[in-house]
Amino acid sequence: MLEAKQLTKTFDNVTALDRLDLRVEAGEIICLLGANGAGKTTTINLFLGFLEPTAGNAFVNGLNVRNAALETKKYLAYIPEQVALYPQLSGIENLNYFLRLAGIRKSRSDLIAVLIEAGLDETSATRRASSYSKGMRQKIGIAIALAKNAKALLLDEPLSGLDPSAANTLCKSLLQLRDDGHAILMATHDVFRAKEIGTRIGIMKAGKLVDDLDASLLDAREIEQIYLAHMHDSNVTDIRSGAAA
Ligand SMILES: Nc1ncnc2c1ncn2[C@@H]1O[C@H](COP(=O)(O)OP(=O)(O)OP(=O)(O)O)[C@@H](O)[C@H]1O
Repeated sequence: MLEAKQLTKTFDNVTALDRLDLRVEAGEIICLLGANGAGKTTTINLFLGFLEPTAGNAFVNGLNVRNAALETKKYLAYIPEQVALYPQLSGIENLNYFLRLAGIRKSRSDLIAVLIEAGLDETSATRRASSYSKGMRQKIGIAIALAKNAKALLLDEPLSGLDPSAANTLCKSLLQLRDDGHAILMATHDVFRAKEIGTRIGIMKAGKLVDDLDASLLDAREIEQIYLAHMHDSNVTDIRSGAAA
């Protein structure tokens, strides 16, 4: 569903992303871990068509984002760290507005049904978005993804600043979306949540994907150790063989 082939982006003298090869299939959650500046946001922005690759290509549903940026957006839902909403509009009105921009019309009762499915209660859905917490904003983002029936979701550090309960709710929504066959790519700094929901965990460093881990074969502590070993250029093989023993 999402594929990067030798995807590269340079800004002046900085190689933000260096020949990334990555696939995210339907029914998978790939979590990207990496230090600040590792290239996670750049990867997401290239899939969204917000940036033009310097070399290589990003594909969404088999379409090259370079040539079909508008069409590929139909298949994507994007949840940034802070979901931007119109503060004077209610949750229902915001959802309606963003869906209309995507050419989708729904009745009020259908909009409410989607918001409830995304975890927002009906009373909150009628309130102005200016009163919404970060977690509530993200539920509008999930509702947009559900209503668009987006095949792929791109999430950029959606967990940062969420309380444990809101983070748990978001992770449950993502697991449900995964089980319904969506492809999910999420940039995060949260090793433990990445282990909890990730099918695979990609470790990025200085624009390179330096590891690609099967989350089912490792516990969170082992993933953290492998991550730290990459960050400190120490030996990862010892940790892997210890995990396998
Ligand atoms: N528009 C830009 N102009 C110049 N350099 C940029 C631009 N966007 C990103 N970069 C650089 O590209 C590199 C990768 O940045 P990116 O935002 O992708 O990292 P990240 O892994 O998402 O980091 P963080 O965890 O802090 O969000 C960094 O060195 C950053 O300074």
